[in-house]
Amino acid sequence: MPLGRQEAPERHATHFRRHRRHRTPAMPSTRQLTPEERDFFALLTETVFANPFGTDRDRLTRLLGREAPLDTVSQAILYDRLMPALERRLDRLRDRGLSHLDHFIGEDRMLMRQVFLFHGYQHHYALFDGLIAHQRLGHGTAPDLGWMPTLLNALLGYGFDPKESRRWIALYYQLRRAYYFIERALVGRSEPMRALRRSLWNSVFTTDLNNYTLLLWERMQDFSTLLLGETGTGKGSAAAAIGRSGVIPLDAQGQGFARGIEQTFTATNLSELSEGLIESELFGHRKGAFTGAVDNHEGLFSRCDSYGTLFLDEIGDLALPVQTKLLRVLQERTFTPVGSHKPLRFEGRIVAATNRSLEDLLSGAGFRRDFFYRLSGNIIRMPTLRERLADNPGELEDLVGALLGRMIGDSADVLQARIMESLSELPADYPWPGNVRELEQALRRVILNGRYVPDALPGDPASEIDAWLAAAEVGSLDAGELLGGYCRRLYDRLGTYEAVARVTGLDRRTVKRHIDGSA
Ligand SMILES: Nc1ncnc2c1ncn2[C@@H]1O[C@H](COP(=O)(O)OP(=O)(O)OP(=O)(O)O)[C@@H](O)[C@H]1O
Repeated sequence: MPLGRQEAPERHATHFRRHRRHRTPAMPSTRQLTPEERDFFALLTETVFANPFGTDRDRLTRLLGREAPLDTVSQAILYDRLMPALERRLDRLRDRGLSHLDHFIGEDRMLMRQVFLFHGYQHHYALFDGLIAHQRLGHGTAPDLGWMPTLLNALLGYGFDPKESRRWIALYYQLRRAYYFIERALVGRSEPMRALRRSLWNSVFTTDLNNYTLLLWERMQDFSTLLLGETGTGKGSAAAAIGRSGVIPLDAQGQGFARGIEQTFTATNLSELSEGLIESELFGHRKGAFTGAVDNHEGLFSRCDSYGTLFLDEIGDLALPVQTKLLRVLQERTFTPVGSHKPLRFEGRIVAATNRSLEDLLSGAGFRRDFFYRLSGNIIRMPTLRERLADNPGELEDLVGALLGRMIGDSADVLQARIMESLSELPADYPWPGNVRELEQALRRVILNGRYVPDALPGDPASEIDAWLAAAEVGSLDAGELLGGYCRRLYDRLGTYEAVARVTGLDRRTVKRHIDGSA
């Protein structure tokens, strides 16, 4: 549902005129959909209400008939291809006097609600894209939302009541933001990236968009997410995608939205906050609470409202007393500023991240298990760059293009070929231990020095592998070290113990023992 191509504004106007003619239905009709229409609409709504990054293309294939979807064609284009078939059927319904929700009863009415919702969405999403672009470019001026009343009338024209219509407008806006931040801000078309997008989408809309709109709409605050992944895999970008895709209702006057996109996401890196100040930064303090507390200070938790998400990065390094306090926020949704006795309510949503592995996080006494379980309702693993490139080597060029575009704008093309040529000098299975952040640095170095020579940092998979290869070559490894190094190398490339077990013919537990013992 959230994907689609830009379109001309005239299309909106024609569409509104058509629908206004039917705003007040004469009488509920018993004339209903034909079996063919019912099948088509049912398949259509199943398709467009599904996760747009899902793998199920069968429904689309059936809907599009001969124009079967190709893997390379984005869902956006497929949805646009659906439109003529949908318009044809809606025209036929209109000719039979069926153009308003009140013309339908029972299940047909439920179905037509979704059809009209999708139809309205396809006709208007470009307006929301314009609004998002306006805010992302930081114009600093209020966006022109003169189209809002027209859109509201269009929804009223389908038969949605005013309250519902305002909700759907907020949903359209939310879907477009989710599409923008999940699809466009994260580059990559490999399967691991598609899987990541599916998970991010579900973190925002759950697995059932219909249920979400009916039940969970404004109740997602209690669904915390824990992002796990190596450094530079994009945990910050993934957290921002979730945070900026939350619901934002229309403001009280119905003229605009209650919050700007930038107000919805706050990030903090916990490892950068000094131990003495961390509680005050998170929960705030009262004047006089400690030496230097000359004024009341509002912490991050009170600044994040019910439409906001607070991103707590590097949660794995948090001191135990602060974990205890955070656990209370997660469980009771209350916190107390330093020096105060009055608990305050936290209304927002939490996304946390760590680059420590789960095994490492939970192996010592440094991380409270109850805190982990409260956070872990939704765990998302960020794919490493080497997993992504193992699946789709073309992703390197996509990323280089996108990162260069960010660095130097439109003229990126000129440099791209030279940079790709230089990166091709790296070993084919270079493990990119610093992931996308390392790739960013690699681009800078190629621009400055003409080539990229990775730094061998202790603990990096790259330097470990080099040392292991050298030791194997001079014959100084025993069987355990040899197998451990081999399993680890495979693990870095394949990403799971199961996959390593398949390749080596060992059982999973033995593989895990070799990998963990060989680090
Ligand atoms: N899929 C991606 N597409 C485009 N840019 C990306 C992607 N993944 C990461 N980046 C970029 O790489 C850089 C590092 O990403 P980010 O800071 O989100 O990583 P991280 O996992 O949070 O790292 P750390 O654990 O070190 O904080 C950022 O500039 C980000 O925009």
